[in-house]
Amino acid sequence: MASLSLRQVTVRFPTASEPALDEVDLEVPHGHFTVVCGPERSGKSTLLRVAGGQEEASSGSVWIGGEDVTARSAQDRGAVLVMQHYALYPHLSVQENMAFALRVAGVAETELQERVRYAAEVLGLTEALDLHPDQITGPQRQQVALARAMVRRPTVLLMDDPLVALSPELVDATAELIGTLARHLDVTTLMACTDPAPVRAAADTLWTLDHGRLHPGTNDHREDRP
Ligand SMILES: Nc1ncnc2c1ncn2[C@@H]1O[C@H](COP(=O)(O)OP(=O)(O)OP(=O)(O)O)[C@@H](O)[C@H]1O
Repeated sequence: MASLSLRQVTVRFPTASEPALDEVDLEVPHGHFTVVCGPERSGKSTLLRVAGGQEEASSGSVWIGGEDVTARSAQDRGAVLVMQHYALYPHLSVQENMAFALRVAGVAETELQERVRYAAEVLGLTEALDLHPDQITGPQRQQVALARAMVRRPTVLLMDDPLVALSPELVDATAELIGTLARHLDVTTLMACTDPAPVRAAADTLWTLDHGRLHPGTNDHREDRP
């Protein structure tokens, strides 16, 4: 069981007058889809980066699966961060982009192909597998970035506004898909976004972040879940 907890996390950047995160307490239960929404510069990326180990907290702690991972490197946390400005390898096909991290990790070829095929199927990328990033649309590239994280089967998936580049008709469907994946693949998922509207129905729990302070949102379906 890999819940994610942030306890009293504060991040101060030396050049800033106020903390980017201010005593944040956040609990994402195992397999739940939690969304943190907030305006620009409210601290969303910093929150995800601290959870993933890309940024160090000034104080407080990060827990994954009941273990204190504050001192662990990003690689040793079992969390995968999908950044807002992700980059695909332009010289590799969609399929190879998705498989890249698995090859590096030495995952067996049949297992690798199976994971890529499954992720492509659920994300509607099957037809694009042999194409290169410059041959697919912006929204498709965003889906590939999500698929690339999914195939790694992280215990915790952190996503920085993956809906921002999508067309309006894809936004709701993708938010719903992320929620479904979290529950079906048992991936504890924390996502940041600026607009709460498209995620309200899909998220288990919604929080708002304002000047580095976390406030409860209006979604809490946890009682409905087994
Ligand atoms: N490396 C850094 N050094 C100094 N200040 C930083 C650094 N990273 C973030 N900040 C500051 O911390 C605050 C929160 O930034 P953060 O990027 O976490 O917000 P955000 O909500 O993700 O914004 P956006 O929606 O624009 O990406 C901002 O005031 C930002 O300028």
